[in-house]
Amino acid sequence: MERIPVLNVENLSVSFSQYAGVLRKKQIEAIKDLNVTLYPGEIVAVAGASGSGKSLLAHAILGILPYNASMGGRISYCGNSLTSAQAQELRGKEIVLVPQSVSYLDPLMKVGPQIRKNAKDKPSREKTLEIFNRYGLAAETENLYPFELSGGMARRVLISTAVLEKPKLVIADEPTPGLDAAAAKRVMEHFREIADEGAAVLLITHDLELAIETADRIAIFYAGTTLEEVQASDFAEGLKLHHPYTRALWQAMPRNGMQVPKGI
Ligand SMILES: Nc1ncnc2c1ncn2[C@@H]1O[C@H](COP(=O)(O)OP(=O)(O)OP(=O)(O)O)[C@@H](O)[C@H]1O
Ligand code: NI
Repeated sequence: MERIPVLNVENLSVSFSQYAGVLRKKQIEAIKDLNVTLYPGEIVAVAGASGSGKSLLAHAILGILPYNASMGGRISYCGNSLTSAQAQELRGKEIVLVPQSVSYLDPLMKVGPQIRKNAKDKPSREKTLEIFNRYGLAAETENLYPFELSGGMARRVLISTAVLEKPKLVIADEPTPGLDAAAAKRVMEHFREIADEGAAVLLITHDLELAIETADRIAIFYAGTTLEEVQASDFAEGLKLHHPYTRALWQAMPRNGMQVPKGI
């Protein structure tokens, strides 16, 4: 039997029209010919420099690109093509986003109702407490407004919001800044559990160590496209890295002496 990917992104391109001068518009291609596939049970990390198009990929999948963006290529979800309307319909249910910025929390809504999407039933409340417990948040966090949270707490609330229900596809855009190593590890373990239950996780991160420890495969982004994709274990050992940029990333990791080659 052929395995059907949870997510298949083929030849994705995203470009922006911007004014160059007063009357002339020009197109800037932020993502071009990008491919990535996620099978059930897999965690795929996307690593790459700032501005390489990682968040745009997440937003393209979720159908929430900025108004001045146009998109080409194909995105399919569980074997069917995914339109932005469908993505928005599934968002928060089957497809969840852990956004990069904590500013995605609703500032006017207390944490508890926000996590439960206003559900008031007992099982939802119990689930909230369970997830708080898992992420080391006190039960009283329920009654706080986002402005009353520390950065690390807000980050944990964002993650809790995304994974409270059983999603099929988790897109986590830099989920760990502000978390200490133990908390980050707990989040990664949770992602692994979610994947073990059959979901797919797209983990966007700057942190290559974290990607190696957590992911099955690592896709390296550069200037809006995938330079190469390697098994996490091959990356850890510096094996099968073809592209000079990928090799440079590997060498720059603390475990490999942090040598940054000239010209990178
Ligand atoms: N609304 C927009 N209009 C024009 N260009 C944009 C817009 N949004 C993003 N871009 C450009 O697209 C490119 C990719 O941005 P993106 O946010 O995906 O990067 P990223 O890899 O997530 O970076 P970071 O690691 O800093 O989060 C950047 O060069 C950015 O300037
Ligand atoms: Ni980003």
